[in-house]
Amino acid sequence: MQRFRPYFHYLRPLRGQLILALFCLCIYSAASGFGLPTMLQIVFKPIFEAEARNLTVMEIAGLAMIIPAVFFLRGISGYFSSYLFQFIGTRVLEGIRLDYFRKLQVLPLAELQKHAAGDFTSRVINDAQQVQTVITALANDGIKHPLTLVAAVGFVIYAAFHSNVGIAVLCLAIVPLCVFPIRFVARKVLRRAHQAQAQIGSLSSQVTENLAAVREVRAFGLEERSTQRFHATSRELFAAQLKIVKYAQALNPIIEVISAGGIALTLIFAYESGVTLTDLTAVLLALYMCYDPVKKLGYLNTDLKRGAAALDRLEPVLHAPVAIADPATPVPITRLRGDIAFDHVTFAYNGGEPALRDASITIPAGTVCALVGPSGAGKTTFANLVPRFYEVGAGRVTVDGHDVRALRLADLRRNIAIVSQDPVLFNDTIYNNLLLGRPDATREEVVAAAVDAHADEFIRSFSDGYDSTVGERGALLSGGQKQRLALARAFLRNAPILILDEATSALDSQSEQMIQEALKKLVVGKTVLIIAHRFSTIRDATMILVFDRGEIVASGAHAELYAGNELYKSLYDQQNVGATIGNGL
Ligand SMILES: Nc1ncnc2c1ncn2[C@@H]1O[C@H](COP(=O)(O)OP(=O)(O)OP(=O)(O)O)[C@@H](O)[C@H]1O
Repeated sequence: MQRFRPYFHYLRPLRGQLILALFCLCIYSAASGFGLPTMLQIVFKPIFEAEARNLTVMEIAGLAMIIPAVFFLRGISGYFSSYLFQFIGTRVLEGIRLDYFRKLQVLPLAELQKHAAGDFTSRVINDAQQVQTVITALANDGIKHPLTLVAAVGFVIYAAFHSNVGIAVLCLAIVPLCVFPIRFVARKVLRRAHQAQAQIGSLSSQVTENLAAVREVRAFGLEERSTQRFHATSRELFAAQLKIVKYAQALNPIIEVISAGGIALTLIFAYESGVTLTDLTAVLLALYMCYDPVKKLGYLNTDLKRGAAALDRLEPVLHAPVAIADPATPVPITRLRGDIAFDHVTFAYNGGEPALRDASITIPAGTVCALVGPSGAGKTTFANLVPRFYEVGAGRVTVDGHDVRALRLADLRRNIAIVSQDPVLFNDTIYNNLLLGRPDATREEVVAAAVDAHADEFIRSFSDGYDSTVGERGALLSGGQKQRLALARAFLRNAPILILDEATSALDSQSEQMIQEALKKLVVGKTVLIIAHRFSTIRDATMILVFDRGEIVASGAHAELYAGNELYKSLYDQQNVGATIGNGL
């Protein structure tokens, strides 16, 4: 229960519904715990005992109508309280999911990369759903059953004063015995619930991963292997879920046997002390009304444990500190010039070996700077520190002399356009995908950007033109088309800093030529960081940084580096030979 307290604030805007639901619940509980046994006494006593002979048929009918009246009251109040609690629970779920998703948007990339995307999906869908189930159950059953129990105990005490105190003591003495199995089962369920939720996350990430890499799976013939892996995880999930069912379902018979024992003892005691059948029936019904809530509370307790397990999976994200956030008093900027400087910057992913070590370099505005070096040397890491995707461990990164940590993230990133190796397009129209570059752009500006990126022609060749949809991650487009759309987006953004991660995969020569022409136009007047893979790009750069094992080992223009740096010379020669072979020369 304590575990869920921090989430009660989601109930604050739902106060009106909550009060109404509680009101209905009180009526339901009173009608169940006290109303039903009282009804039996009021109706049965005059009919089956001595006075019956003095009653007319109409009077008996009037008495009999009390039964549907009580059930009606109980039914309608029960219906409205359940409906309202479901309403409240669903709203709470919406709130938790929204907060979770919002947090995903600001969580440091390093944090996001710790888990598979599918696992995050599973947490925001399944675990949040589990928490909703518990909060609804907690609000509904957590109040309804204790109230019913209090009303039923009230009736037993009331009956005791009218007939036999011993019966009341007997009835009530057995109820606490039920607590032991409830606690035992809850402990067992918590452990299994943790396992089950984690396995649901794993299943979800396997599906996401499989679909994202569908071509690789088919090309490498991994279908059977993936299916077997999925099957194995499903089996583990099956086992964990079955264990939960095994323990949770045992609760019902255990509590029934205990209550049956209570009923048997009550019967013996009633026989000994000469209690009438009507009184006994009412007490037995009240007794049932005591045990039933205890049983339901037992189930609620197992639900609470499942909910606690789900919270354990949601909270690492919900409570994760937002390490990369806006400063308290950001330096106001509009458009940057584009001077970039790294001042003794060291950075390591998740506390591991530094991926960038003591990097110091100044890149003046308007420089086209190629980043070269062997794979894993730190080029991407270097580029990612400029838009502050990661936080430097030591040193500082500045733009126009401002530490990037002193700027509002939105201001900084508005001044940077990024074109990645495999540009991501959303499953939307081409027009809307381009508009992401600058959401306030006019249609003319969008079209002009597409023309600059040599994309307009192929866009217009589609039957729906700019309103054609591109499929998930742009699946309906070719690699060259996706790249040109990404360039069009960068044209539209017209940011002073441009980060280009050059595609390694070769495109057909026509696409390649169009992209090169577009790029030539795009880089004019901008500070450009190109993670370069082609010798032509490297040669055209005004400045080249050579990376090796996380360090910038040399910088300068092509001719001086080629003459003076062994690593650069060998990298350049390799590229050159590769390109020459690639071109069939
Ligand atoms: N998200 C990450 N989490 C942990 N380590 C990472 C992450 N990204 C990169 N690394 C590690 O940091 C080092 C530098 O990687 P980086 O991607 O910057 O190299 P790169 O020079 O761009 O390589 P490539 O040319 O192959 O893309 C590598 O050792 C890599 O394994």
